[in-house]
Amino acid sequence: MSPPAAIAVKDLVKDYGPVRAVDGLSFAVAPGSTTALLGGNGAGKSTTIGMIMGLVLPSAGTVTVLGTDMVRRRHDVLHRMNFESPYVDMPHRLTVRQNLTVFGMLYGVKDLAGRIAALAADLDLDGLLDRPSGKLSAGQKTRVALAKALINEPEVMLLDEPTASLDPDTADWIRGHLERYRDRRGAAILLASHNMGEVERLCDRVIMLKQGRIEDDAAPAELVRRYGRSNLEEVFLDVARGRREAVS
Ligand SMILES: Nc1ncnc2c1ncn2[C@@H]1O[C@H](COP(=O)(O)OP(=O)(O)OP(=O)(O)O)[C@@H](O)[C@H]1O
Repeated sequence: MSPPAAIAVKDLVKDYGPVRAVDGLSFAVAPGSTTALLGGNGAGKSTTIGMIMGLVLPSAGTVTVLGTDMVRRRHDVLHRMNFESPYVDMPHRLTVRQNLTVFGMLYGVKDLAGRIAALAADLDLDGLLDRPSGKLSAGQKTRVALAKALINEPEVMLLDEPTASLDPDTADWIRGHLERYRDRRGAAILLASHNMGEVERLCDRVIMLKQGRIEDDAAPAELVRRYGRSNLEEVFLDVARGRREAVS
């Protein structure tokens, strides 16, 4: 029997009053794969990720993570997941080490000091561990946020713009790190991004969202071929502007 999908979303709908933010989404993400949710502002990416994390209640449809229903039984599986978003800040006065310790304790991480030391070595945080989290540069904060997202060695990672605010060299290094982590752990990664380079490099599949619906769903190279374009950015513009005359 094949293992259950890491993430499975079926007929998912979210209404905010009269606004239908997510309109009947169905997709599954396999363990060991990286999928991008791509779409313009307001396409429904954050709402979808919120429902997958069990933070936003669906109006209809189902979400399961590692075989567990996220509406009814999310506490059974939250410790096997994690997320990163540049929009979620850590307490500023706590040092990086203190923040990572708090999150590690929340997740019940064993040998937490050893885990923080390993992450610091991997993500080049040694010089930052005893500095207040609020005093870091945007790029340093992104690296710390990634350490937080990896603290419990999650099997499912939800990432919002994982390389936002990073210079190209550091962004490339973080992408490599995420790829190695995914392959070693067999983790499933779902990311929302506006950075097409990031998506092309990191993702084996792209789900293009528009007004809460799936416009297209394929590997980055396949989408580029399908739309007769030279890169994903041009495909994105085609989808956002409603040009759908795909090549085949
Ligand atoms: N809490 C809320 N209350 C009311 N409407 C909301 C709420 N959250 C999102 N929306 C609406 O739902 C739609 C989808 O928003 P969502 O934030 O999911 O899109 P997004 O693709 O993540 O956009 P962005 O790229 O701008 O972050 C938008 O029309 C938005 O205004």
